[in-house]
Amino acid sequence: MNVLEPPRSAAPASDGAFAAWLAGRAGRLLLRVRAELGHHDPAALKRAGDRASHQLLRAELARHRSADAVLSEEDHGARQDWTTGTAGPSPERLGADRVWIVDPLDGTREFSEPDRTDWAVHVALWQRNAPTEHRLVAGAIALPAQLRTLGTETPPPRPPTVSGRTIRLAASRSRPPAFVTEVADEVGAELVPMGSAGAKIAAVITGEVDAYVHAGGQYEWDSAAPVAVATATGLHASRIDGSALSYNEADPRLPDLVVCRPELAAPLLAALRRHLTLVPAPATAAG
Ligand SMILES: Nc1ncnc2c1ncn2[C@@H]1O[C@H](COP(=O)(O)O)[C@@H](OP(=O)(O)O)[C@H]1O
Ligand SMILES: [Mg+2]
Repeated sequence: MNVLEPPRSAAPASDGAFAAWLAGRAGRLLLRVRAELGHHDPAALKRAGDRASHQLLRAELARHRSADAVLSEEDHGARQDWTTGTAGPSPERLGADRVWIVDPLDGTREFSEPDRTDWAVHVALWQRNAPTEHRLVAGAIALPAQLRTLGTETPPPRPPTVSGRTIRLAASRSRPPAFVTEVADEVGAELVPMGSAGAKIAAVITGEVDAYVHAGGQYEWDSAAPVAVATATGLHASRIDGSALSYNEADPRLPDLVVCRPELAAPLLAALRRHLTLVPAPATAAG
């Protein structure tokens, strides 16, 4: 053994490698929780998985990145909208320069169902001075039941351009957007129902599907890490109206997004615009 090598469990120094290391560790813990508890009580399994992964992520972030703030789905009050100023003191993350945005278990429903592999652990780093609009500078998606982790440290190559075959469009298997069938028809795509935002975006990154569309509700932790990896791979990621995804906002809701191969962005966004429910503009005062 090379004595200069760090022990296998040592946390990596670079943020990208650390994100992958951390997501992988939480993923292995989730596999153990699933194996130990089994699937006879899905609600208990979901609770145990969420809690175990959250505690591991929080503890390791406190140990190895103690100066940084954290936003985790499982934090008390994480869903709180702080824009109104009526909710008490605003969270530390809003003034921080570096914020880890984590989803300890994305695709909780699928985690609790036997034999499903579409669930994930998300670890992303948001940095105030980052040059991109989303400001995500590192991230990893662990897919423990698929035995793989995708990360920004070594982003996978972009899969070959779609040609001569039907486009595959992933959408939530349990909460697909109302308009997704029409949009798929319009761009000539076949719908692929799947759980977990991370698993769906990972499938776009690896080329198993060509696009993922979601609308109707989600939070920053559902997409931060997958979007970090997708954009590091050269894929398109935006809101469904084409505007930029923005993270570490006072209101953590980020209800819709599209992630796709770059050549599909224009036709998909055009079809999405046609199907967006238009909110009537407020009436202007007469005179
Ligand atoms: N309408 C909605 N409102 C809030 N969260 C939603 C949502 N639709 C999907 N999500 C969240 O997005 C993630 C992926 O969903 P889906 O599997 O349906 O594609 C899930 O995260 P969690 O499993 O972390 O809760 C799910 O809770
Ligand atoms: Mg989630």
